[in-house]
Amino acid sequence: MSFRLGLTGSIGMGKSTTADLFRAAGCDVWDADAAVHRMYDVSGRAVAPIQSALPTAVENGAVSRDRLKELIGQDPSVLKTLEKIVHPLVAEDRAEFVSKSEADILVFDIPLLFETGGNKTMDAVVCVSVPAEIQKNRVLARGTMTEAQFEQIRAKQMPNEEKCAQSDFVIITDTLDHAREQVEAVVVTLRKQIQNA
Ligand SMILES: CC(C)(COP(=O)(O)OP(=O)(O)OC[C@H]1O[C@@H](n2cnc3c(N)ncnc32)[C@H](O)[C@@H]1O)[C@@H](O)C(=O)NCCC(=O)NCCS
Ligand SMILES: Nc1ncnc2c1ncn2[C@@H]1O[C@H](COP(=O)(O)OP(=O)(O)OP(=O)(O)O)[C@@H](O)[C@H]1O
Repeated sequence: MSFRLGLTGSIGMGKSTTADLFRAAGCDVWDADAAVHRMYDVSGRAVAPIQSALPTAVENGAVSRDRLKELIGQDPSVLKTLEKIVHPLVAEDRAEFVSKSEADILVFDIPLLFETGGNKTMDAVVCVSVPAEIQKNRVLARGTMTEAQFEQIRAKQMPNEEKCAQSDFVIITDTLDHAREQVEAVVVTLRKQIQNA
């Protein structure tokens, strides 16, 4: 059975970028946000249930993220409604990935790993981190969220320090080269552990 490595961190801390580095090191990667993108797209699994619960969120056969963000801004409980629909579908997608993967290390990029208790299903957890100011600047530089939307999401997440304290490894995502070095060191450590098991 493959080693299951959880990869988490708060919004904009560098999960996707770090996941690419694990991929380059020969790990298979599953990305929870990417799974959500697939299921919001035309013919995706979440379109029909979201259409029933939040009819105005579906436009041209796909779930509109802009519309969702507006609805969440007007009523924060909309995020709970969404999570009830989306999270079971995300779990199905993940099970399909596990059944098809063959690498020695499977990396699960999951923003809400600790918040949903998913850390208990992992053999080890990596948390990515940078100072809060850099995190905020990076997210706002993407131009996909207002500062208020960013703060609303961040407030819902477990604080960064707690996530890091509960993780087996912390990767500082200040530069790409530094992150790559840390990823390679984690992979070497895990491969030694796997061989000695
Ligand atoms: C709120 C939405 C519309 C924002 O879309 P947008 O394209 O702007 O951002 P994106 O999806 O890339 O998310 C950015 C980050 O926000 C954070 N985030 C997203 N959803 C949540 C949530 N329910 N609770 C806390 N943080 C969240 C994560 O850190 C994520 O990486 C979208 O994230 C969404 O539909 N969320 C509900 C589904 C969900 O819970 N996804 C989380 C992974 S399973
Ligand atoms: N090691 C790094 N060095 C420099 N910049 C980085 C590094 N890691 C990430 N970044 C930058 O930070 C921003 C956020 O990174 P990324 O999209 O990987 O974060 P994320 O945690 O997956 O975000 P989200 O939670 O919103 O999905 C991007 O602009 C990315 O280029």
